[in-house]
Amino acid sequence: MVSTENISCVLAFFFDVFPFCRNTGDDDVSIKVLYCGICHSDLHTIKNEWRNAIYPVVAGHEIAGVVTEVGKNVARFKAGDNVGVGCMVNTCRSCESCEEGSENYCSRIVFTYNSVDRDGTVTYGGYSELVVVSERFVVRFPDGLPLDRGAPLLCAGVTVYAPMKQHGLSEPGKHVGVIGLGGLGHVAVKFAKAFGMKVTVISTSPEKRQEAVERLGADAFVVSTNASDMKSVMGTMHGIINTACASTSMHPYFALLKPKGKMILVGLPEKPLQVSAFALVGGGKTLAGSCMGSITDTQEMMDFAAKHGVAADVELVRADEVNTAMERLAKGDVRYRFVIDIGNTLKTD
Ligand SMILES: NC(=O)C1=CN([C@@H]2O[C@H](COP(=O)(O)OP(=O)(O)OC[C@H]3O[C@@H](n4cnc5c(N)ncnc54)[C@H](OP(=O)(O)O)[C@@H]3O)[C@@H](O)[C@H]2O)C=CC1
Ligand SMILES: O=C/C=C/c1ccc(O)c(O)c1
Ligand SMILES: [Zn+2]
Ligand SMILES: [Zn+2]
Repeated sequence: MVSTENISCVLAFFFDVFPFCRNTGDDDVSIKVLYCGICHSDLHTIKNEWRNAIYPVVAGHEIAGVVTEVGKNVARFKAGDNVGVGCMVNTCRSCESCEEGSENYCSRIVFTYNSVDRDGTVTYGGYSELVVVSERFVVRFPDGLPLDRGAPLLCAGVTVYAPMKQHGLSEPGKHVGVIGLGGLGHVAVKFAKAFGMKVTVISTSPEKRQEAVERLGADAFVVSTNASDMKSVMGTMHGIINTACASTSMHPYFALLKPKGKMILVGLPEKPLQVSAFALVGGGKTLAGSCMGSITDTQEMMDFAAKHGVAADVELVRADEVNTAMERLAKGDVRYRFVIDIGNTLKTD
């Protein structure tokens, strides 16, 4: 349980006192933050569940805003453009992963917040009025994608879109399961339907059944603790995107995969998962992990979302409501992403 007292997250509104970002460098884009989504990773980090917090943490890596200034080498953006920033703001730019355009797997990746940049400074995220980011980690907001409902796509969206494309789980007619109907899970359902797939939600929350089917367009909904629900979809799925933020036994989930089916882990629970070798080996099944997406994946996903009308279902909150939002997120009480309305509520005069 998280309480307001023990959340060591700060909103960077005392900007004049503490320098949370650099001046605009030659390759940089300065961005006035308008909206920032609240990812469960923000909560894991500020509660130090991953044991890596560098306090004070300014979280936020689902950043949507408008360009205010660009450095002299910046060619792709100009003041006034609508842009987004996701989970990373720097990489080594020369390793094999960087060279092949998989910079999200660079071993020297610099995350948008709670990370040490190449110049030794700590990074601070989008719960802030302003961010300054190297041009190559900035994406364009396509026309028609609203900034508030588009912001969560910059982490949640690409984190599910990229592995679905990579693992052949974007082909019409295939059946994909989505474990966990939260921020990541609900956009996974939307992307899967946009790809023309059959989608089954696998949830711990029976009360989400109606909205999953009627509002989000899922073809089926099963409760993971209900044996007859689980039996009804056993052996039917080509793949599963596992977005659960807490640890469980994986055994019942593997049984839902067809032979040679793939379980893609994107959720990052604090505690280790329990996996039985027999559950994987017998059916020749694959257990894989996936981390965010590349910048190319992110721009492709944003453009796909605009074209197909995919956007997050959001609850907008004011900057001064962020602690309440965090407490509600910890309880699973959100449909389906909190987004902080930074532009209207975090003003300095
Ligand atoms: N790999 C990556 O690159 C990324 C990883 N993440 C990680 O993904 C996870 C999900 O993030 P996000 O979608 O923002 O989180 P949310 O809190 O919005 O959603 C997580 C969902 O997990 C389900 N869940 C909760 N407890 C359990 C449990 N004990 N067993 C099974 N399912 C459970 C719930 O869905 P339901 O009620 O339907 O069961 C819940 O809504 C987090 O761990 C986050 O850190 C996030 C972004 C990128
Ligand atoms: O919300 C996105 C978090 C991604 C992430 C992936 C891997 C890792 O080690 C992290 O600290 C964060
Ligand atoms: Zn995230
Ligand atoms: Zn690299």
